[in-house]
Amino acid sequence: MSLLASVPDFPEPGVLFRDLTPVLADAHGFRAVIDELGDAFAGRFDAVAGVEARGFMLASAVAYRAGVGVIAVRKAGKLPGRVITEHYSLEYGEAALEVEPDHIAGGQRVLILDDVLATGGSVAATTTLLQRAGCTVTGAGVVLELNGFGGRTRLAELDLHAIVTL
Ligand SMILES: O=P(O)(O)OC[C@H]1O[C@H](OP(=O)(O)OP(=O)(O)O)[C@H](O)[C@@H]1O
Ligand SMILES: Nc1ncnc2[nH]cnc12
Repeated sequence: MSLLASVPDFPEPGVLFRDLTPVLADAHGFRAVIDELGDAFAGRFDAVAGVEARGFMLASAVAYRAGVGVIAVRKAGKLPGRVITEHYSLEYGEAALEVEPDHIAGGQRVLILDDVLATGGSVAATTTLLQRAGCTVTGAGVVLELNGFGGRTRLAELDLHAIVTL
């Protein structure tokens, strides 16, 4: 994890922001995380959902590798069609995520991917959105799990795979 960037006081004072951008920008690092996340859930998903923003990169690559489609779970206000919304809180504030259920095939087994897990709010909101859209959530994969924010406990019902825990 020497490629992990840690940025103090971002996005607000007191937060040590863990930025995985250098991992994704490194050819070997990117391949390694995509392979591990894909292998951890191999054969158990029909689509991959990525949480905006870095989750998009992970979901796209894992979906392409597995030969399945990708679902973009977007921050509120970005999608043009009929949306469903889940509000949640995270380490540094409140947010909302949305999907367009009319563009998601019900009955799919969906793998959720994101870069970082902290409180689990983003993954929990995504799980609820996908279930509301008629999907079954296979589990969630993250590159980095931050201990101490209760995410794993909150997501106890979910098959959760973290490549690195800090
Ligand atoms: O487990 P949680 O407490 O929900 O935190 C994890 C989320 O926080 C970060 O996203 P952020 O909302 O900062 O957006 P970004 O990806 O656009 O930086 C990170 O990328 C995860 O999506
Ligand atoms: N410290 C942190 N670094 C990166 N993403 C986060 N999401 C919530 N807390 C975070």
